[in-house]
Amino acid sequence: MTGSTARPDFTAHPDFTAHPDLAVRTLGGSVLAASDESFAEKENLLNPWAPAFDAGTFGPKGQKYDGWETARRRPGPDGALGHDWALVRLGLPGLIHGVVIDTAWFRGNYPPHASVEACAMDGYPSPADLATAAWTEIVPRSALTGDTSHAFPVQADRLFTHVRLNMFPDGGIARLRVHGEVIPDPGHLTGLTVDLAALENGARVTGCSNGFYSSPDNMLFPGLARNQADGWETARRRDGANDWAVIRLAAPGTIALAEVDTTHLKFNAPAAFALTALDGGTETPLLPRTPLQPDTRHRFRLASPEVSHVRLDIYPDGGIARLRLLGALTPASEQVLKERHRALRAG
Ligand SMILES: NC(=O)NC(NC(N)=O)C(=O)[O-]
Repeated sequence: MTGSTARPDFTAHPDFTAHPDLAVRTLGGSVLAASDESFAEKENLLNPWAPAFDAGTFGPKGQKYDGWETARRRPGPDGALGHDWALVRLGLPGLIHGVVIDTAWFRGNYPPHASVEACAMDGYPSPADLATAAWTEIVPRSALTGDTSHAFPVQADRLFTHVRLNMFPDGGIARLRVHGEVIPDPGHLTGLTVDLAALENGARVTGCSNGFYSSPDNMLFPGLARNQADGWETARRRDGANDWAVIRLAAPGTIALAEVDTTHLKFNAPAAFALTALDGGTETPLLPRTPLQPDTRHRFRLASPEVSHVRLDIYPDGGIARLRLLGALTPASEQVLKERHRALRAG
């Protein structure tokens, strides 16, 4: 690596939105059910893109919105209005550090109040199963305004798998973001060859030289990148140095195979890359500077020592769609993950 050696730890950032959105569709989040979705579909709540709006686009049900929008409630026989709710399965279970409720573009039809509850249930519960769960209020009933992104920090030292968004009494919400730390189920990792760099296994990018076009965490997302924006892309470097990102692995382990994927990066793939293990002040080369082809999934066998952090250097700049580091957790890591999961699951 050349150039700046500063490595700010993104994961220690006080702004909770620096943590991944555990509910986003591209990490597997799903809106399982909602009280109503007459005007606009509940699934829009978890769209990964910024809410869009095209004024004067009317479908058979009214103005089109890129969000979840319910019908206008009318008092029932008892005079009560009731409220609307949407039930969300997080794509990845985790510790929730904050929630964003974004009423983008909903100006005359936003809900005046909303709240969020969360619960943890093992296995694959149905909406009926979840009705019997022990729900904890993580965002109390709070006032909302129209066309605004509302950030609510959350303090809860417990793992959650599902959230329920309530709006009072009705209206439209463009997006729900649930930011936090992934707490993987150790039963899905121990004794197996796993991707130690996968976000879904608890890995994170803790620092990078440049994230101008897209976040380096994107390299750790599941599946193949859908397009160039779905990976990590830096700005064009003009200083002769090179770009880099540091990945904190799911837990310390040994790496047996690295996949460096430049899919969709056709005119902006790096010319080469290198992988280095970082352990405190010690740097151990894992793969030397190696040429890369554009738009290609490259795989390299390697034999690594026990590793907790890996630096990916790219020369000189460009984009990486995905980085996979397949290997095994150490016995000590397996124990740490099991104990952390047990403690956070118990609440
Ligand atoms: N012009 C509107 O947006 N009206 C309504 N909503 C939609 N989607 O048409 C409403 O009543 O909230």
